[in-house]
Amino acid sequence: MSAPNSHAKDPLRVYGISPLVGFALQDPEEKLPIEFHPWIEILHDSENLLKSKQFRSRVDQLSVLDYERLISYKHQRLARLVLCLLVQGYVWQDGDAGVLQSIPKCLAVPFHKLSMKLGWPAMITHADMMSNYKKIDPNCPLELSNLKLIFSLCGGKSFEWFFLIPLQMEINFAQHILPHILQSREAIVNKDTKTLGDALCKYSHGVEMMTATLTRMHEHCDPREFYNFRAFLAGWQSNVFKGGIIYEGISSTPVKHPGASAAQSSTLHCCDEVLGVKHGESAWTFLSEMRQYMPPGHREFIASLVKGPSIRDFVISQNDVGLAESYNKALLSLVHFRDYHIQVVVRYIVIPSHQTDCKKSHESLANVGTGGSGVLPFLKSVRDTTKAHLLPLPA
Ligand code: HEM
Repeated sequence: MSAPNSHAKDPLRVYGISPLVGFALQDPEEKLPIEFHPWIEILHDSENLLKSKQFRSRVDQLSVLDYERLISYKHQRLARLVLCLLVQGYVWQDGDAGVLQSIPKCLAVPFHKLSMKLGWPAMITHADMMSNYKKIDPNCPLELSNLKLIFSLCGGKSFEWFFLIPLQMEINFAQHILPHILQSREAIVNKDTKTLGDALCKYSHGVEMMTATLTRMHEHCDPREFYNFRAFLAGWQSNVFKGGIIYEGISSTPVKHPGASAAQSSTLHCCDEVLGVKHGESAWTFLSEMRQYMPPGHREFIASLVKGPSIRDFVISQNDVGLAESYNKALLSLVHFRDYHIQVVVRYIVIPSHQTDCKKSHESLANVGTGGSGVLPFLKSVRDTTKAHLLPLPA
């Protein structure tokens, strides 16, 4: 299914992108019709149910609910979010040792069928987590201090903050990068180097804002707590699964999916494509797989950037020092983001993985990201390839 509410005159709406929150879902629905309350009741008590190891038994009491009654796009998105969280809690309740090889019919059938309608796999993804928010005060602005999660699978401030920071970064992208991406493409068509140079400088400012938001992760997300709850975001690719997981009632063949990762955020994919950054083969294999876990409209928008006029080629063709400097500034803002992001990964994954008091019940995740990548070599290669795109300044 393509993005909802297509409108040919609005270049963003066609792709299901919001000028306010970008690739996050604008004004997500918070409530499902009453017949879906058995799902919601489990999520409202999820923190206790996981601690007491009763999450699974509660899910096992569910029947297959009539997902076809969910007609509106936002209800379907909310149901997808609810099902993602129920599935993650169900599969990972007992860590690696107690992992299950199949998802029960009561979750698998509605999850799979709704995902088919919406157009991306029945698996928890970054986009789902970007539909899990509401304003604390509806009359106050949409900003970090006024946001909270609709559902918190594991409970606690760290879990909430871990998802609110990327949400604020989506907002930064929508308001401070996206308009300049659109403007820069138009500038190329008009061969307007002045506007392009300005747009590239504003783009770099926007990326710096995203990085500044990322530096706030440590304010309320504790690395040890993160290390313990990240297992609930994992997928079905590690060797604790016998070739993947079975979606009961859909197929008896196991399916493999990566877990939720911000590598699935369309923001950085756009930032790369706009500057013509091409990653090495192995990084690209991973990143292109991550695109399969984005809503279809977002994937299409990224593809439109690839097909559109190349900023990099245009800048090279102009032989203009000022323009090349603006391009390099934009590129360096991405390198800076990736440098800082590596520090975050060291702090939140590498160091806790060596601490004895961090949970050892999810060893399958010890050296990999939730998206399944081999963490540091991958992230360094992506950063270094970005840097390698710096242009020599014309004489
Ligand atoms: C505690 C916070 C974070 C941790 C521990 C973390 C960890 C990781 C890891 C392990 C990867 C490798 C891919 C995988 O297997 O999942 C990754 C990739 C990535 N992450 Fe994060 N991440 C964090 C926050 C964020 C945030 C808030 C963003 C914002 C969009 C982000 C953006 C990315 C991107 C774009 C990639 C793909 C590599 C790239 O393009 O540079 N991460 N992250």
